[in-house]
Amino acid sequence: MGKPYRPKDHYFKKAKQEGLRARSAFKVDEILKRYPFLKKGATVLDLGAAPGGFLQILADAVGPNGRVIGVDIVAIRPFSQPFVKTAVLDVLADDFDAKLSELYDGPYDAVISDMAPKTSGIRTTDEARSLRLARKALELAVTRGRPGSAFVAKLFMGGEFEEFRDEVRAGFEEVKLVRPEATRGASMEVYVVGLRRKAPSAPAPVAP
Ligand SMILES: C[S@@+](CC[C@H](N)C(=O)[O-])C[C@H]1O[C@@H](n2cnc3c(N)ncnc32)[C@H](O)[C@@H]1O
Repeated sequence: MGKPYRPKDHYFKKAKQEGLRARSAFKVDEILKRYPFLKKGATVLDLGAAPGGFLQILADAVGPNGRVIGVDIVAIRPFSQPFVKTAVLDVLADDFDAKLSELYDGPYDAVISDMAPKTSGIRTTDEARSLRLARKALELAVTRGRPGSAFVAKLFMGGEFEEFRDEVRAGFEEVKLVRPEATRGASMEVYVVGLRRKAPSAPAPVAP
């Protein structure tokens, strides 16, 4: 049986004690401990970053010579570190790519998404919305990630989950699934981790 949902659970209290903005900070912390793909000085994009729990961990991981860009449809309380930049943006908006480029044009060493749709309670609808957000994150990881970069996206299991994993496999050398300890018991969410983005293939030679 899954762990019961308790809003003021262990991780909630631990986050408060440690001055973290959200319990979800422990999820990215665990992912980075298992797959330490972020080095000091790296540049990382955090999608769905409010209130900023992931951003706190990512800022520590890359340090002051790095760069962390966080976006969300909800405003994020500003960070004191100048290398953490945030903006209110909807990743599904038509002008998102242009707005992101204004903020920082890349390339990134990692693209991370903890985005979650507003749930409707209708499972298939929620899975489809979650997949749409994860696909947009993957598109950004492929177009703006350096060769060798990493990708992390949260996704609700079910629906086209397998197809999505194959799409990540097409762009990354290795693909892992992580269900962090801090994930609530009944939650269907899982993080798909893509390691070492493949270099874009060279165009096929033109026949003489
Ligand atoms: C689970 S919360 C993220 C928590 C965050 N990682 C943290 O550690 O503080 C999911 C976030 O996804 C954001 N989100 C949902 N749809 C979005 C969209 N279209 N564009 C940007 N952010 C979105 C929500 O506003 C919400 O803040």
